[in-house]
Amino acid sequence: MTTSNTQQSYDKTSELKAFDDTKAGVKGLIDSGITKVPQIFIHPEALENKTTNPKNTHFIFPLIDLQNISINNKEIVKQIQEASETWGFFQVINHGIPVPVLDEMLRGARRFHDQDIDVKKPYYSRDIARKVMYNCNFDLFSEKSLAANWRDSLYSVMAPNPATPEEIPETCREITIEYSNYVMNLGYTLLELFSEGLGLKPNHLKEMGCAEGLGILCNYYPKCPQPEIAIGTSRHADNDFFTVLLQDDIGGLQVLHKNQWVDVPPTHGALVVNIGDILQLISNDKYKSVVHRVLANTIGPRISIASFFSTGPFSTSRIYGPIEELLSKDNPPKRRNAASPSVIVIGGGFAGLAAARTLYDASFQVVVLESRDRIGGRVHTDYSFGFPVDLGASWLHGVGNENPLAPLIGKLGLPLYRTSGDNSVLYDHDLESYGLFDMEGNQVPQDLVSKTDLIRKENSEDMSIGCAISMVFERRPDLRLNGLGHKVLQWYLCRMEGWFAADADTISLKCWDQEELLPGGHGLMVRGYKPVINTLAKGLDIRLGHRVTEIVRRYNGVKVTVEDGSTFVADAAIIAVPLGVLKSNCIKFEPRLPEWKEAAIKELGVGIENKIILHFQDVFWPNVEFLGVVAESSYECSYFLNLHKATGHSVLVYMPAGQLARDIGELSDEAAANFAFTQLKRILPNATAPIQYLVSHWGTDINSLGSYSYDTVGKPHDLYEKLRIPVDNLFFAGEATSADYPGSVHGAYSTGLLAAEDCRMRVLERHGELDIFQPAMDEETLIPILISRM
Ligand SMILES: Cc1cc2nc3c(=O)[nH]c(=O)nc-3n(C[C@H](O)[C@H](O)[C@H](O)COP(=O)(O)OP(=O)(O)OC[C@H]3O[C@@H](n4cnc5c(N)ncnc54)[C@H](O)[C@@H]3O)c2cc1C
Ligand SMILES: O=C(O)CCC(=O)C(=O)O
Ligand SMILES: [Fe+2]
Repeated sequence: MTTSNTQQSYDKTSELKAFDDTKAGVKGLIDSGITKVPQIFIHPEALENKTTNPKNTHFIFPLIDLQNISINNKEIVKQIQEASETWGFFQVINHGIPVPVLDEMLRGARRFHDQDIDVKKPYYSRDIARKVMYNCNFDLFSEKSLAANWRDSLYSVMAPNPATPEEIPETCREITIEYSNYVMNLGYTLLELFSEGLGLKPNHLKEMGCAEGLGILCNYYPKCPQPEIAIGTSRHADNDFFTVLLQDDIGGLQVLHKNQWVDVPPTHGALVVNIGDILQLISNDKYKSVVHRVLANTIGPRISIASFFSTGPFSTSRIYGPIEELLSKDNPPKRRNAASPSVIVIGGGFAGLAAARTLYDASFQVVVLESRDRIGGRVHTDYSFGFPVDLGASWLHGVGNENPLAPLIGKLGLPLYRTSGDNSVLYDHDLESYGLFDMEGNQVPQDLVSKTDLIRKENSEDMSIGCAISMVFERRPDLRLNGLGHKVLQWYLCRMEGWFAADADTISLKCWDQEELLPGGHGLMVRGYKPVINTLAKGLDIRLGHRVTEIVRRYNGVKVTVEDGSTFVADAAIIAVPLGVLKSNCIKFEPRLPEWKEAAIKELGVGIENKIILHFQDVFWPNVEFLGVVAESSYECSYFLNLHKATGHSVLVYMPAGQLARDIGELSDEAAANFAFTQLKRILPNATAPIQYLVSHWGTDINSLGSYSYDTVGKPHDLYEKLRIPVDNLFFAGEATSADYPGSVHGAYSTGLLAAEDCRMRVLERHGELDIFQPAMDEETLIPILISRM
């Protein structure tokens, strides 16, 4: 996984940036007439050279003639094998690419770089998702690079998804396409020879995909006023299968052979071939990927064309191991794999952290990008009162071992308080039981609610639950209640609105009671959800303040861009941001998500519920779980959760939902707290004012843009599943992707586990490496959850 973040000192960074902003590269410096190499190019490796640059060595760089390859096959295979094992480098002649094509390729590259800066500027980029880009030092801002290299480059992806002809600069378009076709054919030939050299069938390496990706890099090394302090290309080995290099007659390329830098002699018409890291790895270190460099020179420009054969644009993160057939007791694997698979998790809420934890435990490289300066998302425990209170989720819905969170909560020994509908003013949290009473014991007529079921059966068209109740009244005016009965019904609707975070006239009749509830009732997390979140997050690489703005998916990798422009690359990404965020389109997908996915994002509802948490000096209210306020309409009804009963702290939590929550959201925190207090005074006129308050803003906070998802009228319930289904190497998690338990913490958590497993299977299956990466997870021991009653 790579990031383009930089930690360099301010001066160097700003100097680099100023240089980069010119987009004119090293050539721009030379054109401006500089006579000294700027500081950013003064390279420690060049300074070392003074003493360690033996020009004349007795080594003879291998030159292999590919003429009559079918007749001389054995001899050629032998030469290639020897060179690959000892030098990792060799030159080939009679390779099948006509010399005029080579010459024109060199001229084409030069034509591009020689152009006016204004023509080249549009190509200047480091966006690895681009198929064609020109820049000076692809790693200019990398912490690892000691100094900048004295060269400019133009890079074009030619396979597997090549740049379109229009994308390739006109000055070198035709020849780049022609040359790359020739090089690809030569690549196939070389792979046969490499395979045979390893004792494999001729098509073995090709079938492994070693020529799947081809990138062509046109290097331009301007003349350098002080070549003794700068370097053309600093020492490196190529991170690919192999490279075919075409160089002009200036020279400067050196290979580290037997600890000495040996010149690769420019030979007109010849091509240099070198083994890359991945071929070394899969050949179990038989072939060598050798370090090489290019010196800066007083003459120039020097042109070279490097053709990299790789797995495609994301070669570094793909996993390869030594070829089975090469292994034996005497030749065990030297290394297991190039790099463990990598994943970027976007969103550090329950879903994202569950996914990250699972993949981390399965030996993936994981980075979590979280936009806020805290983790947890819609789980947010605040400690400013001196004790924990949850501004987001606070219940565990389903207190029992069937709850996927049970092992974790049990292991942490966290106490829960089960809200169960004691003699509260208004009672049961569970909408499935209608045991809702007012102070006088009046009950919501069961009859009325069951009638809406009849309406549902009779009507194939969906409607809102609010509408269905009106229809019941039209048919059975006798059920229409007045006075307190009516108000209790409104309160019942108000509670339902809280459950769905939406108004009764937008909740789907078809779906409102279809949700599967886990057994065990509803337990309040007495010490808040934070300890659970912290446990999930332990040891993970979480980048706070990283708001993702773009997700690019390609054939075998993803690139994720964050607001400040830094980018992250991995095999796959898990998108665990809230539905509200996806709806707002503030994350750009490239290519766009498929239509069915976009439609699901659009159609599934996201509602609002907020909390206004009031901390009082003393407890002056009855010792019940909920204090309900009944009124003429559900909008005016409300309820307070009495945290004193569960936690012993003198706190009431007011929870408006739907339109009411939206309207309150317009108020200042102080006005919102006053509003809640006014509601309280309706039932407890002698209430004393709170000493502290907290107000949540889930609907307007750009990190959530809603509280949780719900079924809107007329929309199929399978939208949750559609939201979950992966798109290529993008996996989706979060409460809104849970068909079984939407809108809940345990729902979010399970989707995280599911996405992680899908991702693991896909990434590993793709590379046929399932046996290598087995998760290192130990069986969770089931520890029962502690239930307390205060
Ligand atoms: C007021 C309220 C009360 C609730 N009560 C309960 C309850 O009692 N019990 C229950 O089970 N559930 C409850 N829920 C629902 C529960 O909180 C959620 O279902 C669950 O927390 C969602 O987890 P998630 O991981 O899907 O999303 P989130 O927790 O929202 O995580 C998504 C993360 O993505 C981050 N993010 C957003 N945009 C970006 C971006 N561009 N780049 C990077 N990161 C980004 C966010 O900051 C966030 O951290 C409640 C929710 C609310 C709002
Ligand atoms: O320019 C050269 O001769 C070599 C360039 C090189 O090694 C590379 O780009 O990887
Ligand atoms: Fe190289």
